[in-house]
Amino acid sequence: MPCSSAPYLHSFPWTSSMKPRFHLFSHHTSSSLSQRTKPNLISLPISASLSSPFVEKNDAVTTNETSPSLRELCQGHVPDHVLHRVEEVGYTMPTPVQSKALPVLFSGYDCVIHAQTGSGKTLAYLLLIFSVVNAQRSAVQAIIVVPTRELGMQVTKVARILAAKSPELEPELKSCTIMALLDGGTLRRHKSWLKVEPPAIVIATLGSLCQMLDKHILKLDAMRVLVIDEVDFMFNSSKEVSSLKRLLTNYSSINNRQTIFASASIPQHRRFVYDCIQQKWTKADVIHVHVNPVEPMPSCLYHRFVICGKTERHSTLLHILQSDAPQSAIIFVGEQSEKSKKAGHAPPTTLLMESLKTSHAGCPEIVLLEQDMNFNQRAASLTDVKEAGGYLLVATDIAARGVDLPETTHIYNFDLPKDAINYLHRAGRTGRKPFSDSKCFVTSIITAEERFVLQRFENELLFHCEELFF
Ligand SMILES: Nc1ncnc2c1ncn2[C@@H]1O[C@H](COP(=O)(O)OP(=O)(O)OP(=O)(O)O)[C@@H](O)[C@H]1O
Repeated sequence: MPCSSAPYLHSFPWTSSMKPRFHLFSHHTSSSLSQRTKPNLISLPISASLSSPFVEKNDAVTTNETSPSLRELCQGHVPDHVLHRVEEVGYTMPTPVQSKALPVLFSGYDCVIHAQTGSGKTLAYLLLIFSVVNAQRSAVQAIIVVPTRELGMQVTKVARILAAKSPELEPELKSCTIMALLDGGTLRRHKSWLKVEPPAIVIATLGSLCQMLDKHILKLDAMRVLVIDEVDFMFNSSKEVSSLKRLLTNYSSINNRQTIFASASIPQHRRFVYDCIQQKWTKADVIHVHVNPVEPMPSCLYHRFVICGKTERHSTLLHILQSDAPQSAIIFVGEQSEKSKKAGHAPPTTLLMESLKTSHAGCPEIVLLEQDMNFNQRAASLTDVKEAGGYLLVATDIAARGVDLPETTHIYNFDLPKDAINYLHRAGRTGRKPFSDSKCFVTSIITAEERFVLQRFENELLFHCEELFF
């Protein structure tokens, strides 16, 4: 990997009233933030153009013996028992995005964390949160907003693992309380918990969060960090966007909180950062931490496609599965159209499951995950997958964002995703071991007419797809 010459790429357009800052670490309005240590960084390049995404300087960081360890990066910020847990879990060296984002985050800046899928953005914002919250205080001090229940459960699990304290360590101090406030759960228990003894950290989907805020059950007076994960997805969702804007501007003020946005894909990111400032979603000195801008997908991914006739998709997939014999794979299938539902047709996922179960004897566990399943079934599917020695997960795009199944080595697009961003997120469900360079495969099954669509994705995301012949 090339070594970084500039530690961050910070770029956003400005109007005449918004002068560019060449010294990024200049000042803060919040006194609590100004007390923090400022990193030893100087001026950074700022560009004013609103050009297309993914066409920037590649500023990946090489991790070598001289790079600071995670402990060194976090010392003095993150409580020692959390750092101990971080190491126990096996996180000793920071990933490139953690190396870049953590100094910015610990300095109190609002931040847009923009880095490849599977690059470790979750740990970056969780470490910031652990550096800020006071576990002894009964008040909600950090909120992480996620788009799906599945992602919420995953982030909650990581946060709880890191927060767990061994009883010998300061037994008189309680460990940090973490609540998962997710759509699909029964909120009665959460209401009394929030009223009696509010947790320090809440991981929430927007629907459930706004319900609690509207009823004044959850209060944000003590909130110091607000994270919006998969931010581009949230702003693009007609269901979520108005609640999200209310959360960012009406329910709390930028001056009282540190705001973090995270995603592997922020199309028109300069426009987005500009909007953050204009709309007061973040403070004006927000920093855009952009890792690997010229390579938006992990380099260990190997992209392939197979051309077949419309009616040959099932048999083609079976052929590829027999040839690849993947230990753990995800097969992405398009959502069933309303027209097909009305006509009473079976969903494409069901048809594929049946075909795999009858014809593909190679894989021990074939599991389904789709939007139309109830929340318990969805949770059970993910548990099955995590516990299985190997799996074939048949999923719709509900599994495309954030879901972390690091054992996945193969992705199959049984149907092409609707756009390049979706291709990126589906592909990013593999290649999720930051320090491994073993190859992972993304294979799209397409008709001859769809070749130009895939070519468009290749041009937009700057990757090369090789044809497979059977
Ligand atoms: N410092 C580290 N060392 C080793 N593994 C790490 C480190 N940080 C994170 N990981 C692992 O990397 C994987 C991906 O992390 P994470 O889920 O945070 O990715 P992400 O950047 O949020 O990806 P996406 O954009 O797809 O949501 C996880 O399995 C996590 O355990």
